[in-house]
Amino acid sequence: MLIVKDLHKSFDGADGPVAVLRGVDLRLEAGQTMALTGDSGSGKSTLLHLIGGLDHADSGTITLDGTDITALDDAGRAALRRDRIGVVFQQFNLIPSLDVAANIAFQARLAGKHDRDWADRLATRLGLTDHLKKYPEQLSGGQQQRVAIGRTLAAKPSLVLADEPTGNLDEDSGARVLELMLALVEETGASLLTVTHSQSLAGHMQRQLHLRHGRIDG
Ligand SMILES: Nc1ncnc2c1ncn2[C@@H]1O[C@H](COP(=O)(O)OP(=O)(O)OP(=O)(O)O)[C@@H](O)[C@H]1O
Repeated sequence: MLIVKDLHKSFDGADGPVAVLRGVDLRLEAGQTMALTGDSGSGKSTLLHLIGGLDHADSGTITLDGTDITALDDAGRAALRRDRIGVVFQQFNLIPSLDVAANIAFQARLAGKHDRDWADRLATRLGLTDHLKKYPEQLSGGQQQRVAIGRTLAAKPSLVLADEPTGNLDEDSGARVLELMLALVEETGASLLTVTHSQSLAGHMQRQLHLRHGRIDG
């Protein structure tokens, strides 16, 4: 379970600090899916980065399955990202020098959790079995994002964070990627928090939260 309490984050602006998050509270149960929407610049990606341990909060707490992420040092946050959190970005962020099979196995290998059967099953479910020896540049955008989802889920994270996961894809391809991601997240029992501008994507999540003026607004 993910619990965020009274989270604050400011950035230095030209005229002094700019408060982006001003007391964010949220709770995501194990296995739940949630969309985070909000205007451009409202702080959605900032919140996702803090939850993913990619940046420090100014104050407040973020607890994932009992571990307070805000209390961890850099090494602790890196270990948490490796072992328990999976991130899917808009730009698929695959490793260009590795083929599809190695990209899928990458994070699981780092986490010491590589499971050949699970990786094979994921590749089948994601329609990638004919592409395992290809390199990212030889794939379409939708295929690349399916590899990125495979890489994330191969490591069996308890929390998947997605930042506009279908933002670079056309409607059909985006819908297929979303459907597969939701099915596989459900199968693994992970929680999913997705940042999106798309109402249609948000509508597929069990819960929807809106970020406004630095706080959660419904
Ligand atoms: N590293 C940084 N340094 C300074 N300001 C930052 C930094 N990261 C984000 N900001 C500022 O914080 C605010 C929120 O940015 P963020 O990217 O979280 O918004 P967002 O809701 O994800 O926007 P979008 O929907 O356009 O992606 C913006 O005003 C942005 O300029």
